[in-house]
Amino acid sequence: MGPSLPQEVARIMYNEMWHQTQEALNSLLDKESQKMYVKYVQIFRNLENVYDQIVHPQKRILIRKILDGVMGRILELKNEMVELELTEFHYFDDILQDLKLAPQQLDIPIPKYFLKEKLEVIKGREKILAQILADTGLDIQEMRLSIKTISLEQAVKLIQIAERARQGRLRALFMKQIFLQEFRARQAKVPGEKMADVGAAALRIQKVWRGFHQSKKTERERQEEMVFLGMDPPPLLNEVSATIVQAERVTGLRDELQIKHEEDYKTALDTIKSQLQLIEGADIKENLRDQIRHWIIECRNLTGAFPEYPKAEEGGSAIIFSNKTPQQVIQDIIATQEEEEKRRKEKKKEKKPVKKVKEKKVPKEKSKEEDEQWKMSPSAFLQTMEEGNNIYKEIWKNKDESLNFLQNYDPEMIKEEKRKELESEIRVQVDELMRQELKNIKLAVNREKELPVKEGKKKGGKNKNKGKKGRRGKDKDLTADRTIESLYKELVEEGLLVQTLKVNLSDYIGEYSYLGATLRRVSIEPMPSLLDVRQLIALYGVLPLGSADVHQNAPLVKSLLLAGPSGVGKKMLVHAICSETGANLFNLSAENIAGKYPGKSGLQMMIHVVLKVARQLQPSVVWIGDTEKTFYKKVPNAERTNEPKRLKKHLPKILKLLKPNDRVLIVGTTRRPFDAEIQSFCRVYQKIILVPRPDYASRYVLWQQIIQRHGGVITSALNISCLAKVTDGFTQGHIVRVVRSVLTDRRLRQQQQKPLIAMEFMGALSTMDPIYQEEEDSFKNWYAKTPMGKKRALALMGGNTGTAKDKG
Ligand SMILES: Nc1ncnc2c1ncn2[C@@H]1O[C@H](COP(=O)(O)OP(=O)(O)OP(=O)(O)O)[C@@H](O)[C@H]1O
Repeated sequence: MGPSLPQEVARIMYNEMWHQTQEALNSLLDKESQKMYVKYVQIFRNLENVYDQIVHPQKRILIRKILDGVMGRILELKNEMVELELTEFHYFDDILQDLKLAPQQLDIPIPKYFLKEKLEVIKGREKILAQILADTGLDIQEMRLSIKTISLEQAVKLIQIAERARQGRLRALFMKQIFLQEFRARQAKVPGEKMADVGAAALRIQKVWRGFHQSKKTERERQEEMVFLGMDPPPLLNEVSATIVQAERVTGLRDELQIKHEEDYKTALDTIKSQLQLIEGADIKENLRDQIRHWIIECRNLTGAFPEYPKAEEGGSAIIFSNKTPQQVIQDIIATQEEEEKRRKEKKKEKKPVKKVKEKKVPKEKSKEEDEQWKMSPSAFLQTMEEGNNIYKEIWKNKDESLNFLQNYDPEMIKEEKRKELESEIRVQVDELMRQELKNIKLAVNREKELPVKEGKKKGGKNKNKGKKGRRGKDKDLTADRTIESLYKELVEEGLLVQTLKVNLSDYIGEYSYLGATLRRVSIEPMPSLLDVRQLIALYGVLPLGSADVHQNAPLVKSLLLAGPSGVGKKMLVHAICSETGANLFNLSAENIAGKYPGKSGLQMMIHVVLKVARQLQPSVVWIGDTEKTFYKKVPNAERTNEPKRLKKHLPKILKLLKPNDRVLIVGTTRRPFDAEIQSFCRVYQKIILVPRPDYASRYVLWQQIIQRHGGVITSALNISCLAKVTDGFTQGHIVRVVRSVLTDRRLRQQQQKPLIAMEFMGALSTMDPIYQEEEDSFKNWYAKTPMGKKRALALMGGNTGTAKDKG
């Protein structure tokens, strides 16, 4: 099975791409500059691509490590920028110009491994979910909502109407034919005029034909000219080119190859180890024994006494051979033990003063001079990336791979790794033996007796630790006796765990803002575009939920609030986070939990079960729709029975319970944030993202793509620009509804003869209410009252965003 040419090209290409990306990363690590974020994103995009396509299993392990590092670093940088500029949105148009990049090149990609690696788990879970829903009949209820049921009589009537209409049409056709037959017969009876001049007839036919022909030709030429001028899209714009199809095929093949190589690698790990054990095991054992014996004798020669054998907990004989004399080793051990004890004692004392020092520092940093020396917080990822980069430089950069055409694993590397592993395993065995041997020698030579007292002491120490662990586990497990499957089922049956819609983040259509930084320079706060919002969702939601490493070490975002008018895609974004990361979706909206798990203990149980399932089957998203209801300033009478504020007190506790290794994100969505009590609201939601209504550019692409997604064909007859212009104030939800109502099956079939025009959509639009400027302003005003909004306003008044961080 020889590899094909495209495969070979792909192999070279991705290897080349990796090398280039690593070089870029290398130069970045050397010098962190202002454009760092942009450059990291570039590197992230390339590395993600490389990781997805490289098939060499060992390279992939390294790339994965670096990829996670880069992702985490990007989140750290974003966090720094947010703290520095006091806004969630950052615009890079000027940097893009400098670096000659297109805005698309700044899109945060979503690593495909998030889903690829969990495909089977996700599919299995989906199946179980569907099964439970089917068993409980919940999905049927949903179906019923979408399909209107009618009574038998109505159905019979409908069929009768349709049948009579069909018969009527048939009869009409029949009558027409009879009429035409009679008409022709009557005509044939009147000769004379009919026998006209053949020449004149030919002329007439020619005239009509030529006219028709020319008009067609002119129309064609006109279209060509429009395409030439760039006013119309070329006819094959939406066609997928053969090259792309080929590239996709190769990608698919590489995916398969990747899996195969991965499996080969895993089996090789075992086989190579057992081979090594067979071939080299005995040698290693002998060598170790010789070494240790040598050491024992040497020690005796030097000090006159036999050494103490290092204990297994201290690393056994491994610590002897780190280029130190045995006495040094023993002294070191004693010294480190003492140090540790000291540290433990000091830690408790230190904790409080540290906070004070920090607090004192803040006011000092206010001055501008110091502000210029602002430095980034230490990074948890730089080290990972540097380590990865060093391994790359040591092993891969100059590796000759001309013989590894198929990019299989490198057995030598596995051997090296496994040899070390084997050695440490054998060392444990040898240690046991040698400990005994030393004892025997000592007995024989010195007639000394072992003192068992020390061991006794150690054991006492261990017990203390155990006691501590017991005390730490404070959380009571209310459902210790139940399996996670049964809890899962219960949540699905209660409607708290819901099915996610299959939407990708890339389905969230919109345009970039091209003038953000330019506007900010002249002190105008630009409205964020839809894609800026999408970017934030990728950064705060998808990346941390997708990668455990990133979640654990990057600035932690436990809760996210999406605030915006109705129909701007808040729910869609929540579902997109879930589908991109394979997360479970819990619905804790006030309406959804009303009447469920009643009472205080019930509520506690609900929270416990939700959190338990969410953590164990992580990643998970806990969605609270219309979340302002949980924080109502005043509960409206109509909603009193629902107890919308049930969760309010518990949310901060839930947030506290979530630790960095719990990949659980709380997402609230709200249409009316102003109804909520702002303080407790903002305390719960760490990040607040205002989702704007679409601007002209976004509306343009929205119309275009939503029409196409619903099967519509865009022709020059359809004036999209006009649609985008007149729909100022309407949201994506409106556009989707209008397009759905216009593009019926019947209308779609008619498109060939009757292309779509803008006017058709106007009728449906006229029945909808747009978002008025006042509503948008109220969102902005509300945002200005949130902690971040306030800080930014303060900073802007000071005229310098740089000082803002210190003021806050
Ligand atoms: N950027 C977008 N691209 C494509 N479709 C979108 C976009 N934004 C929203 N939609 C679509 O618009 C419709 C309404 O979106 P969604 O229900 O998510 O809005 P919402 O903000 O949650 O509304 P509400 O506040 O009224 O519940 C959905 O069908 C969604 O798929």
